[in-house]
Amino acid sequence: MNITIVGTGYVGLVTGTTLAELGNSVYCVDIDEKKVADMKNGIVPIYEPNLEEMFLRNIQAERLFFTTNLKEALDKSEVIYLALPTPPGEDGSADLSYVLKVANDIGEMMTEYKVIVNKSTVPVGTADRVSEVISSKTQIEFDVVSNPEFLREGFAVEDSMNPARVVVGSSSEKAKDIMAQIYQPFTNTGIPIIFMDEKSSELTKYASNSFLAVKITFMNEIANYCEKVGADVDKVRLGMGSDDRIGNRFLFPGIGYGGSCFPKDVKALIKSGKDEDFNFQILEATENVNISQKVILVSEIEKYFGGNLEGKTIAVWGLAFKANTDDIREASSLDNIDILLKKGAKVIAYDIIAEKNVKKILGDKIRYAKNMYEALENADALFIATEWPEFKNPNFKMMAEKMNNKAIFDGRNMYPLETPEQNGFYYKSIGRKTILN
Ligand SMILES: NC(=O)C1=CN([C@@H]2O[C@H](COP(=O)(O)OP(=O)(O)OC[C@H]3O[C@@H](n4cnc5c(N)ncnc54)[C@H](O)[C@@H]3O)[C@@H](O)[C@H]2O)C=CC1
Ligand SMILES: O=C(O)[C@H]1O[C@H](OP(=O)(O)OP(=O)(O)OC[C@H]2O[C@@H](n3ccc(=O)[nH]c3=O)[C@H](O)[C@@H]2O)[C@H](O)[C@@H](O)[C@@H]1O
Repeated sequence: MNITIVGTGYVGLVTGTTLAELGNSVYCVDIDEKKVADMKNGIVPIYEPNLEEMFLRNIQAERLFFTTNLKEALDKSEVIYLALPTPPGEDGSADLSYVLKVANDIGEMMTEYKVIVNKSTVPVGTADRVSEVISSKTQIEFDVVSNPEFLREGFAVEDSMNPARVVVGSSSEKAKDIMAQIYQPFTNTGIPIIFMDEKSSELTKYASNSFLAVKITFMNEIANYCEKVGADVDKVRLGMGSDDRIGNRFLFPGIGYGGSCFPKDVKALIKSGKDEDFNFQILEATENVNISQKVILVSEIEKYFGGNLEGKTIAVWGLAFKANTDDIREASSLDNIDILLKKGAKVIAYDIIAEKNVKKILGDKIRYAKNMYEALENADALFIATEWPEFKNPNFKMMAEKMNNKAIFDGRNMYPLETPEQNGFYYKSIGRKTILN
């Protein structure tokens, strides 16, 4: 099938590449000229494991194309996916301006039947709004389908090629048949395609992300309580997670959830509720707990230094909002660095993948190390913000030699307590005993 993808960010580019890998001809459209020029030259504009190989293979096979010209792509395709940003507006609601603008353009440009598939995360009722915008511009028949995306950054290719499920919201038999045809390679391997109405599909996305955000936040509160009563959250997590009604995923406590989606989607669902005179009490609590959880360790660092961070050098390992991505949107590292700098500390950070994006925001307000050990030179404390695999089994002896003072504040519970203890480190993690060396 010939398919257009509008927006080539984490979702659009991965979806486009996956659909090309499944044999479709895919035309990716973006307004960012540099990005499109790069992609035409075989450069993947984002860091996403395993994407480059598939991307290059499909360009080579002439199934994956890039353009800034929506009309050109539209004319070649029966199905148009929207993978556009829906950032939070001032009041927390999802900003639909990108989606509605492209809907308007499609209405003006289309010359024959199209299926418009919305992959962006959008509030309930957006399929209707997109339909209204298009109908105001054309008499030609079309259908709008809700097809939310559930991929995780860092595993986007894996999740896209092998999703847990595909949700399709549509009231049109014709559009449903077309969607069933696109996803037939999945049906064949037993991946369920769940058809429903547009509104339920739109809400499924927000409900899923919010549920996961609640699950993480619940564990963060359990972790904080563990510290009060002398329990160990890692043990509690294992004890809970082995009950398959609970499941062992997304139970990892830490320095709060970040990223481009959980924070924005929780906010947007709260706001959508308010618009209907409905209070999502559990989500409001989740959001508040998460805001304080993100910076829970920085006050510990301050306490450790007797309330004065002036002139202290803090090494930060990891800047991305989680491992295996270059994405720093709503990353906890940034909240913590901001406070550290305000309190007069000096920061030297190491994250080879996300550094480029952080430099765009923080520039030379902090220093950047070339490797994890360089960051530790003369540091008064190490703060671990992202669980990159290379931090999992470091050389503690070398760390001790480099650091001015042996203290680790671990926002990701990277080490069994015995390791820093045996190596003579002060070690503060989340929901576990503090090692007081
Ligand atoms: N990032 C993720 O892991 C996931 C994101 N989502 C949702 O998918 C949507 C897209 O998210 P991302 O891919 O992260 O966004 P992104 O910000 O990485 O990419 C969006 C792309 O759209 C382009 N764009 C903006 N206006 C355009 C226009 N008029 N025409 C063509 N291109 C245009 C931008 O230049 C950019 O390349 C959002 O609604 C998000 O909530 C859903 C699941 C996962
Ligand atoms: O809508 C989206 O954009 C996506 O949002 C999340 O994916 P993502 O944000 O890429 O990353 P996650 O792996 O879900 O992690 C989100 C945040 O939660 C944190 N987290 C995750 C799991 C956990 O156990 N504990 C925890 O603190 C991570 O460190 C990270 O800051 C969802 O997992 C995807 O299904 C969804 O498609």
